[in-house]
Amino acid sequence: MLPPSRTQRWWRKPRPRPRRCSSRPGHWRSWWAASVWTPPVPARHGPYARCCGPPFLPETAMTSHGPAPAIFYRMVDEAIDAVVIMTGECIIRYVNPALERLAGYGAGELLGQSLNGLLPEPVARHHDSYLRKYLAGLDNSKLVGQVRQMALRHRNGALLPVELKALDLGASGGERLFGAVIVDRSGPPGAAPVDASGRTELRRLQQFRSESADIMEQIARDVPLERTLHEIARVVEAYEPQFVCTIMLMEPETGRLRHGASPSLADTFAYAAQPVLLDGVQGRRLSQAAQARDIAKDPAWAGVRAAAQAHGLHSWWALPVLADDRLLGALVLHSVEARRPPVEQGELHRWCCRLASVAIGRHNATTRLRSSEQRFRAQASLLDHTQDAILTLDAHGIVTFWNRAAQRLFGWTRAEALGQPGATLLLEEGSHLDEALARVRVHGEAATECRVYARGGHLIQMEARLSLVPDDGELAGTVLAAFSDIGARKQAEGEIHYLAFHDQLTHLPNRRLLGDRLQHALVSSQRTGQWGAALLIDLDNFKTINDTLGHQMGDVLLGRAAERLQTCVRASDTVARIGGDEFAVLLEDLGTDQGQAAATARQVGQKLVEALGQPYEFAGCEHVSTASIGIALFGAQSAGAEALLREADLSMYRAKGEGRNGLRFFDPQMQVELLRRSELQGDLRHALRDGGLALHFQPQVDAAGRIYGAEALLRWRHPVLGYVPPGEFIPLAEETGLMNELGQRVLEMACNALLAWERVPAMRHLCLAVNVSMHQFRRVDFAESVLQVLRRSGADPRKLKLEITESVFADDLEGTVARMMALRVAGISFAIDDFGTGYSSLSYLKRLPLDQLKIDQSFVRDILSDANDASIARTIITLAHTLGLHVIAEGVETSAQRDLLMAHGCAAFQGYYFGRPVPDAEFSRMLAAVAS
Ligand SMILES: Nc1nc2c(ncn2[C@@H]2O[C@H](COP(=O)(O)O[C@H]3[C@@H](O)[C@H](n4cnc5c(=O)[nH]c(N)nc54)O[C@@H]3COP(=O)(O)O)[C@@H](O)[C@H]2O)c(=O)[nH]1
Repeated sequence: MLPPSRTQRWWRKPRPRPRRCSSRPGHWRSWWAASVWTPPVPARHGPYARCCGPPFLPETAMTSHGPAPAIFYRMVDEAIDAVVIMTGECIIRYVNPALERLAGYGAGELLGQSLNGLLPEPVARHHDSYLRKYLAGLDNSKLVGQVRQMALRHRNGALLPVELKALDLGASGGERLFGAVIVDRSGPPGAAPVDASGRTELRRLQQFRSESADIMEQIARDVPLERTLHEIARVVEAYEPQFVCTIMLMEPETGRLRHGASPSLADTFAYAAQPVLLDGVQGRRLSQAAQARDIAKDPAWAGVRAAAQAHGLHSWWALPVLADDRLLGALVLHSVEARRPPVEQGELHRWCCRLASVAIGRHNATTRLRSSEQRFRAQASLLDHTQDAILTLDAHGIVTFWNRAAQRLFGWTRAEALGQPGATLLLEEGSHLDEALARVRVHGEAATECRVYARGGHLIQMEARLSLVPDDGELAGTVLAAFSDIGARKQAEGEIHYLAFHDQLTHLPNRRLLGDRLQHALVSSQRTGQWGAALLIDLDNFKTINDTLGHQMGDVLLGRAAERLQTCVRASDTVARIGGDEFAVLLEDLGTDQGQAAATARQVGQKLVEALGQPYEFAGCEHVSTASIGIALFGAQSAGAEALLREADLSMYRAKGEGRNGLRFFDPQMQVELLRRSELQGDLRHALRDGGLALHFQPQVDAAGRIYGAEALLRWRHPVLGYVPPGEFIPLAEETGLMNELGQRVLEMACNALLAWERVPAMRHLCLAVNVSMHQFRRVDFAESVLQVLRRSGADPRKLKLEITESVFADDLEGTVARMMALRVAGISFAIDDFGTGYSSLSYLKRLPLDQLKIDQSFVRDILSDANDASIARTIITLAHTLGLHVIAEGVETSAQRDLLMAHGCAAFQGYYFGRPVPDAEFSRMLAAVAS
């Protein structure tokens, strides 16, 4: 700055008179010339370069307002606070005497100079850029109309805390002008920056207290942390104008300091300097300031020295902001000069550190609270999406959380549930949940299945999983409970259990459940000495009803039989369906006396026989189906459940063998029989393997008595027992799954016989009928297996006739037709065996590729004496003719039978009258004899 000249000094005296000044030659403007001298400035400063005095009061204003300009002029000149007017480029156009006093410069030294010369470097730079932005219309928040706390550089280098309010004075004389009123905040108006007098100190103290109180209020109001820190830094700067204050914040996640606030310093510097500052304050106490007197020389600052110097900083001094020895941040003072730390203000700095600590601490706590609230809300919203009802109960059992699923399942809304005792809301049947709640408080976890009453009063089947929240301050004693609605699962489990243990048709317990109950009954009997009984019931002629009327009607009969059985026993007794037409009844607690128990069992058995023997009425007719019952008693010494059922089974077969429609108790002799059957099964296997089976051939003759064919009948000569009738071993083979193998063996032997007969002239015309059991025929590979046997043997398929019974197509007509067609195409013919005893439906017969009906021998036996049988035989013969089928009568034992059948139109016969079944050699001799 230039030293004031004499003229300048003149101008510095207040002379409130208007002067005419020329802004440029030839152009006059009227100005109120102020007592301010404007030194010559370069032409770039425009038309006001030589202008003097306050330009804000034009001449016209004086005309319209009379003496006002002079008053204002005087007021400004006499004002306590400093006033400066400058251009948009910060060039000072006017300063009042107060500003001269404040800055320590004369007006002459200031006019035409940049105001920035009076500001600390970083502030000056920002001030410049704010002004530029403002002029460009980009920003008006930081400059104009705001009271700003800042520092003013005194001539002696000291930075004085001031308050500055800038005003946009608008355009005047073609130039945009700004004014600023600057209030000295360093002490009493006009006082020196540092005044050691008690009064000044008192005033500063009062001022500081008031500002601290304001800051505390800000903290309490949760004003954003940055604003509070800014305010603290501003206060520090106000009291330490020679320093620029920065407050740094500790980032717990990264362990780094970040910029918090710096009213007079760009935040970029704080970022650059953070490692050095952190090194400085880390591990220090509040009473231990870190410092660098001269950044230029301090090696620690080597990395950021350039940045510090660019910001005009030469020394720094920092205090840690602590909370319980935890570093929350740092309060840093930078000086534009290399200087000693500001020891005089130690108490103020520490106080500001404490304020910062409170502000940061509160902010952190609030942030933590918010984020935990957010987390809780997020978790709660997640929990709202679960299907499980989730709730928490505090240490007193009061509901403190209740998710949406709880609302849905239990029916109580969240608002209704919260604050209520959980036990009141979750009223349960039984005390499982109560017990689980007691357990969880001891063991930390518990789970139970329980039935809880929902709001509507209905019970919900729940699985509850409880866990005690780990001791976590507020949540100590809280129980987290998750309830899953297991009603559907329980129902499914129940259904599966029901299906597994019950018969679908009659809904009675099945064989598995009967086994279970029998097992329990045996154990209980051992314990109590009470006798019990197992009754096995088989419906005698059910198969006939089933075959005749079809399965649907068969099912109806089974259902009715089941109902009748249940009405005959106590509710505590078990009635089970254990097979097609087999039922069982388990009687328990029949007393400790065996004789008495047997009498009761017989009584019940008799009742069952009578009940089941009553006619059934359905499908518009009466049907009779008697029952055979086997009874096995059990007591403390009895064998296991399986053995007991075998005994009852055996007795039942004995009852059947004894004429059916009755009951039979098990006796040990039956056991011998059982053993025999089991041994026989094993022997049959051996016979099949070792070639112990042979075919016998029974002739089939035409009306003229000529043998045109034969039926192959299987024979088994047991090495010990001798001849075993097929009526005994064939059912045995069916029971043990041997029938298919047996049937294949018969087919092989039959084809071999046919092939052998081919070579004998008297026999080559013969066809051979082979019996096929239902089990054998129903196999999917049956047709292929027959064709294979034929191919292997080389026999003529046209000579082979398969005899099937009506039962094979009762179940699966389509499959039967397909199988028969496949074989028919190969030349094989079919006869229906035992015709008239099964399910004879005309519509079925029409669809089957049949050749022959075989009248069952039961109709032939009494054909001469029983008009009914004669009529049936006649009808079958007529039916065969109608359908274009051959017909053969079996069991013909007399010529009279033959004659009558022949009279009705039957032209083929089989029976003892023509010849018994004989071995192959004998059959050949028979043929040779007839031929000769
Ligand atoms: N699946 C197979 N079943 C077979 C086979 N071999 C026989 N059987 C079936 O066993 C049942 C009993 O047969 P069987 O004891 O051989 O009795 C047959 C004849 O001996 C007997 N018959 C023949 N004529 C008369 C007679 O005039 N009077 C009289 N009381 N009985 C006579 O009839 C049986 C033939 O019956 P069918 O087969 O219905 O023509 C029997 O059901 C056989 O089918 C076999 O290899 N496979």
